[in-house]
Amino acid sequence: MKEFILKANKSATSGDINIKDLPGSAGRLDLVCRCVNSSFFLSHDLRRDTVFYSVHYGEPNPPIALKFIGDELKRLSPDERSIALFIKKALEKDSSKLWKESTAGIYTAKQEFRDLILEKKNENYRIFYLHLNGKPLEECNLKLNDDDDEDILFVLGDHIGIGEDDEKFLDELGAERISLSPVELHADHCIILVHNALDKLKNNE
Ligand SMILES: C[S@@+](CC[C@H](N)C(=O)[O-])C[C@H]1O[C@@H](n2cnc3c(N)ncnc32)[C@H](O)[C@@H]1O
Repeated sequence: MKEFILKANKSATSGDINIKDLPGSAGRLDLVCRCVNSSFFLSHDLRRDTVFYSVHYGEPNPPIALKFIGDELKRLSPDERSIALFIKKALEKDSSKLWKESTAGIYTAKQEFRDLILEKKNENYRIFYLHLNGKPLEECNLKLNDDDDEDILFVLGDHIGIGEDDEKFLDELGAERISLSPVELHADHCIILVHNALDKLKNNE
């Protein structure tokens, strides 16, 4: 399984969202929507082998985690507005520690960024932190055989990043830092580059 987790420092944590103001009052929800697009959308298809999480720390009820499961998504289209409407619906649900499905393949829970990462570590996922200064993904000896893919989690930040404390947490957990470019990129573009690198590695197996 290929999974991404985004720390969305300012993104809204209730369904009381103005869809016409995703970057402002919704706390950069435009960025979350673009990451959903990059995680899943191919030309006329979806990446069914991908899971995307965003953990929101904006007002009024942080944290709220969203989970999108590629294999279960239905009726989602690639434009930001459509994705934002699905997110709004998910955020309207009462949240508890347990994942609750809002619409097909989209779940919410009251979960912390670090706890989700710890859960993946305990499930033996290999954890990568996307960072300007890291080693290239191509040098990480990934196992990408069709019948036995390695479980991988990619952690990334929004426009603010993940912050020093969470970086330290990832270092202590043994997360590997990988760089995708010598220049700083948008989070959604990083997801596209990761998919592209993995697609190429897989085709060269
Ligand atoms: C717009 S950048 C964040 C910039 C923010 N000022 C910071 O200091 O982290 C969004 C996220 O994309 C990822 N990222 C950006 N450029 C990258 C690169 N060249 N290689 C790998 N990941 C990158 C990082 O995870 C980063 O947190």
